[in-house]
Amino acid sequence: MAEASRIFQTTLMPSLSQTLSLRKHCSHQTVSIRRTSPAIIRCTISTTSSDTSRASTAPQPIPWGCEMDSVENAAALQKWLTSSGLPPQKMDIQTVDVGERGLVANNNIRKGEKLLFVPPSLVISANSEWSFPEAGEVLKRYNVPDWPLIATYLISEASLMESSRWSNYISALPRQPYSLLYWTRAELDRYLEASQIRERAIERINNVTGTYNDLRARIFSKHPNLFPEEVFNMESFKWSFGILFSRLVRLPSLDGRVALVPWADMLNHSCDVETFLDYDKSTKGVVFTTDRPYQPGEQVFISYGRKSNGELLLSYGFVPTEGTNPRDSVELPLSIKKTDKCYVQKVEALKKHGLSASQCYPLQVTGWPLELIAYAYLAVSPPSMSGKFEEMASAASNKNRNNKEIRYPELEEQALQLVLDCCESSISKYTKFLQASGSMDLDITSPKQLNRKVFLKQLAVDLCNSEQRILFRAQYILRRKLRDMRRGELKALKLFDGVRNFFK
Ligand SMILES: C[S@@+](CC[C@H](N)C(=O)[O-])C[C@H]1O[C@@H](n2cnc3c(N)ncnc32)[C@H](O)[C@@H]1O
Repeated sequence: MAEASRIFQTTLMPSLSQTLSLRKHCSHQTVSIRRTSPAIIRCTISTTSSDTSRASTAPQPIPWGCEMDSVENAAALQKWLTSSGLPPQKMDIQTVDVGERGLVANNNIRKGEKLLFVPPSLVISANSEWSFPEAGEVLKRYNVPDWPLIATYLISEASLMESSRWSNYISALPRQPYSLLYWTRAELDRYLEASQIRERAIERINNVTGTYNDLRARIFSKHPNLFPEEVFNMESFKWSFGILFSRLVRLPSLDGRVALVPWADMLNHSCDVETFLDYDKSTKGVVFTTDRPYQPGEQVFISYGRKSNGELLLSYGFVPTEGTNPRDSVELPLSIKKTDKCYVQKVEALKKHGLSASQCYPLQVTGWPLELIAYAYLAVSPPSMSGKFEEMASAASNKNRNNKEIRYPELEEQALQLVLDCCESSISKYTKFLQASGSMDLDITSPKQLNRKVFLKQLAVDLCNSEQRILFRAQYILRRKLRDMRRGELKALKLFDGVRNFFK
């Protein structure tokens, strides 16, 4: 699935030719959409804006889509896709153990076999035709990038209910995608306090809010007939961005353009699998190639990318079972102390390379990046080494693709000790959360809320356990290295003393 941070211009080519006239305004809670024919479709839209600061506020549901586990809507989707040109499939949508709904083999599938073949006409991209062409034209005139363009497109089509060509697809989408976008600020603070993923979630929520506010100020408010606030509001944008974060696909063969690919987006992720969706120029469809055989009845998986557990929680709302994700990592924060005599010089050197006084680096069970140690060298280096600050800051930046390992034996011990201290400080935050989570008051006022809170807390506990496990591993390695280093120094010292005594 697509990296959220990238914004692509897409030229996939689905086309549809529905001629719907201007969207009409409607009463306070009801949106009326008038076509050229006299039929009027009404749908109730929540106008409640989200209040992320209130812990007990359950997010408002959207009036389209379905419950995450609805196989009825998914079966209707499969039927519609088949009648719309999806070739016969070796998989069916079913209720599954991993991911609630997923694609299950209905035939023997060989390793190395191409599957899916979703044609471009069944793909939603930035070039898809709008049921309200005027709305699409306005957004393109303003050069709205692909992500917000597709998000707006999805809301526009969803609000048309059965009149949209995509109605069967949208009805099978989750009404409330699982992702950290749906956690309130209080839930993030409470459950993810120890993890750096909390910052990423807040940043993402702010980006979505900022994008919506920008679209509203620059475009929607100037074209209220095309973009009525009853439909295009913060709540509907949270939904559409939640759908994009959890389902949008980046297609490397089409220069990394992004698209929603109905049917393909029913595939769940497995950390074991190394196969990705892409556009196949020879068959002119979205496919993936299996990296293992499947027997009838087995769930078929793809990879959503080489992501850590935190990143999977952030975009997709799940945490893989502990120890099963070889790409798992934890962000370790390092910083230059304000009391450092060379604070200003060090921060200036870092700024030159796009870094700041506080930086996070990913730790994996298999080790840590060279950049982290370079940052640690800079953080511990004394004023006498100011001539080396620039070199250290450059090596600490992962923007510098040709990074070579830099070594300062005289700083090695202090640098490793700093990394160890940071690990231990993080470990204690996780320990505090995990110990408290057992007795955490869930602040429940209804059974529905109980399910939600228990669910979120469990996700947070799973994430914290997996991140803490990596930190424990790093702690073990660092302690051993430091011990060996100090033993070596001691030996050298003893040897030196021995030689000195000999000459006495
Ligand atoms: C692209 S959709 C896959 C289809 C989805 N299961 C559905 O029914 O619509 C991505 C969503 O599926 C679920 N999912 C995918 N892989 C999963 C996994 N390994 N474990 C748990 N949930 C998973 C998550 O809810 C995620 O947000």
